[in-house]
Amino acid sequence: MSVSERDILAAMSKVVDPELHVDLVKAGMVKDIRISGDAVKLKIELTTPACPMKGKIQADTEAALKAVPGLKSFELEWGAQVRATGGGVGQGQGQALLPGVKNIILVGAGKGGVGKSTVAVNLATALARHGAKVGLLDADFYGPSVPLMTGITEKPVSPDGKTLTPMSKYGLKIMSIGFLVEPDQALIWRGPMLHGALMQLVRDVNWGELDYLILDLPPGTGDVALSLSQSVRAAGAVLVTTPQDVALADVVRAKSMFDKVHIPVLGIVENMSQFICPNCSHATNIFHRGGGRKAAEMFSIPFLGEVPLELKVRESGDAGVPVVAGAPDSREAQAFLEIARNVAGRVSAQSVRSIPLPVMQAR
Ligand SMILES: Nc1ncnc2c1ncn2[C@@H]1O[C@H](COP(=O)(O)OP(=O)(O)OP(=O)(O)O)[C@@H](O)[C@H]1O
Repeated sequence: MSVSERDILAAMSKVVDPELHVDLVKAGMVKDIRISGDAVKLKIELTTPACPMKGKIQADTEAALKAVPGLKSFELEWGAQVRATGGGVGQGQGQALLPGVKNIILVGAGKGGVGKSTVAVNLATALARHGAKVGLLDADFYGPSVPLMTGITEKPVSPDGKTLTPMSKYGLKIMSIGFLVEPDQALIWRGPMLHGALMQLVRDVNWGELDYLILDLPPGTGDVALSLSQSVRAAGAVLVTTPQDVALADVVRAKSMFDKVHIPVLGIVENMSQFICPNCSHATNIFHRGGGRKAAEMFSIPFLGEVPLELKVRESGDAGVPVVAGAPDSREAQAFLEIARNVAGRVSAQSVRSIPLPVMQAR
C-alpha cells in the first residue's frame, strides 16, 4: 500500500499548534513533502526559531505520522520563518516605514527602576541566541541605559550622511539615543522634539532585515507610546513589573495606556521575583512574589515569566555583558531565555491573527 501526499497532509492537519490554535497545514508550516515508497521526508517550518511549543509539536507530529497506514518511516527537518505582524494592529504605517522589520516589540513599565532595560537587553539577546535576527532600540530618552548594559562606548557612523549604521554586539543590531547625545541633554526631551528624535531613530537607522526589533521605552510616559502608535505598527508590548502590590497599580496604568493607543499587550514579566541566597540557597521574597502573575490573571493577559533578583544580573548589566550572553546556563539567563520563547510565541499568535494563512493544497 503506497502512501500519498494527501495521506501525509491529512495526518498533519490533525496536529494543532497549541500557541496559534491552528493546525500545521492551515498554518502553512508543512513544507517539502518527499515520498519514496513507504517512507517520507518533510519539513516543519515553525513561526519562530524561539518556538515555545516545539517539543509538543514534535511529539504530536511523530504520533500523527506513526498513525498513517502504510507509512514505515519518516524523517523530519525543522526550520523557522518568522512572520510579520500585519494589519489590524495599531494605526500606523509600520510596514512602509520599516519594510525589513517583521515585528516591533515594545518593552514598557508603569514606573522606573523595575528592570525594564535589563529585560529589554536580555530579551533581545535571548531571541538572538535562539537564532532570530534581532535589533535593540533604546528609546528611553530620559535615561538611556543600553550603552552601559551592552558596554558600547563608540559612536555609530553614517556612511552616506543620511542613515546611521547600528552598532553590532551579542548578535544584535543596537541603537541608543545615548550614543548620540550627552547624558545631561537627554533629560530635556519634550513633545515634538521627542517625537522627531524617536522617528529619526526608528526610520534613519539602517536596520536591514530583522525578525524582531525590541524597543526599550521610557518608563511611565504615554508620549512615546502615542508617538509610536501613530507611526509604526507594533506587534505588541511587554510590561515589566516588580511583584509587590503597589506595582500592580503601575501595571494597570501601563496596560490602559497601551489599550488607549491600540497596542496589544503581549504579557507581563515579573522581575526581581525572588532572592536566592548565593551561600545557602534560601529563597526570600523580598518584594513579595506573584504580583505579576496576579496582574496577568486580572487582565486575562499572558504571564511571560519571572526573573529572580540576582547579584549577577546587576553586575553583568553594569559590566556591559547581558547575563544571557555572559552566563547563558545560569538560572537567571534561563529565565530570560524562557521569557523570550514566550514572547516569540505571543508575537507568532499576533501575526497569525492579523494576516491570512497560506494554505498548502494536496496534489
Ligand atoms: N533581576 C534583577 N536582579 C538584580 N538586579 C537587577 C535585576 N533587574 C534589574 N536589576 C538592576 O536594577 C537596576 C535598574 O534596572 P534597569 O535600569 O533595567 O531598570 P529600568 O526599569 O529600565 O529603570 P529606568 O526606567 O529608570 O531606566 C539596574 O542596576 C539593574 O542592573
